[in-house]
Amino acid sequence: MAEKFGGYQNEIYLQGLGGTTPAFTTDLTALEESAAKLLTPQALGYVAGGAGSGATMRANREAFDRWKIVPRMLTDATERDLSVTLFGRRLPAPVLLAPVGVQTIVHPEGELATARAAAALDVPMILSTAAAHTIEEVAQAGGSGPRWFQLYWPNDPDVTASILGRAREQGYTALVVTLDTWTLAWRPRDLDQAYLPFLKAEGTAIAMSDPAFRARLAKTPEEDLPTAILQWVGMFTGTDKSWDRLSVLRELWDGPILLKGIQHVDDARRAVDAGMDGIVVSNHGGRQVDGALASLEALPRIAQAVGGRAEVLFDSGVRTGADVLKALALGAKAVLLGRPYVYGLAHGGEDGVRHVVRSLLAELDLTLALAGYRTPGELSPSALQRG
Ligand SMILES: Cc1cc2nc3c(=O)[nH]c(=O)nc-3n(C[C@H](O)[C@H](O)[C@H](O)COP(=O)(O)O)c2cc1C
Ligand SMILES: CCCCC(=O)C(=O)O
Repeated sequence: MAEKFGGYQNEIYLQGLGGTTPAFTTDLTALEESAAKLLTPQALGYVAGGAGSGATMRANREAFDRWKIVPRMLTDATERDLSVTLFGRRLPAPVLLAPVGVQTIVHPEGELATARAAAALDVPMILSTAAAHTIEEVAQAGGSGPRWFQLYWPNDPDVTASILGRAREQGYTALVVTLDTWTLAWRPRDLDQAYLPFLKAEGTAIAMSDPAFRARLAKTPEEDLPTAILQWVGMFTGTDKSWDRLSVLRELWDGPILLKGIQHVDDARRAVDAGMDGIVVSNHGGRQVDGALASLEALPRIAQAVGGRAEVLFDSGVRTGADVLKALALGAKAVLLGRPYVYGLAHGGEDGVRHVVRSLLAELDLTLALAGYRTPGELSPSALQRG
């Protein structure tokens, strides 16, 4: 049965926002501003910041503003069904939670709260390799909810095999391999505060709990954490990876594999040629290449080039239901929500994440209806106009 996401609107009008959800805004574009009052300057700078001048981060939003929805009338969109099927599993809506590392910097329960919120809504959470909780802890918190795993690809095959084995064992179904962060960009907000959460224990929980990684250390993390952290960072940064080596991942992972960080149409084609099951069109929320193309501008060509041969997912700049509609119309099968749910987590832990995701899905549902569509599958570029 199709979930009635728009019902959250009535719930709020009848019960107010103070009921089961923490009382904060339903305007997801205003979340950063209110989260700024809750977070430490370091955590805020890390989450909200981008690479260099912030040009790509701004471009991501400007691109959404350039595309306009052209609503259709009298189409009978009273009954909507937002569900999509990805890799054989029906999702209630075309939205997943993007991999975001070190979530304990915004809320003590971090990824555990996010996992519970995601599971309650049946929305897949993509767990980051740089999480503050282990693969096993997050799986337990998420119960039977859908979960995917994001890999920062270690250059040690045994460690890679061990981490992926743990993820499979714990019921993570799809693997998202992030390619755009093999070294960290110049990030002035973090540099100015000399703050990088990965250089502390937070953000290395998965590595430090990994037997194959621990076997590589001269001293255990309990004896010498700083050295262990540096060894881990050195393991997943660097360029010994190549298109050819994707076959190694294929051998280690028997489920779907998606490459995240694809922006060039030729790379999208290469991903398909390499036998990948999907791609995430993403510029990492403008956190890596300053001056890069808006992710939304990369989407239509890529969707056209690979559509049908691999699943095309999208992220970077999604803030509203209308944004989701636009990305779907331009060829994405589903989108990843990033910073907004992290701000939800900051506001109210599990309830905060739930409120943000429910708000997004309600807004998507109502916007889809008012634009004249019943399902994501009915959308095409003709739903939009540039203006
Ligand atoms: C604080 C923060 C941490 C992130 N950590 C990861 C990560 O560990 N792995 C990853 O693939 N992407 C990571 N990302 C990128 C997101 O998955 C996603 O691509 C990005 O947030 C999309 O941009 P948006 O949040 O502006 O919509 C991170 C993003 C933020 C904001
Ligand atoms: C090595 C960086 C991991 C976290 C991340 O992806 C980000 O801060 O954007």
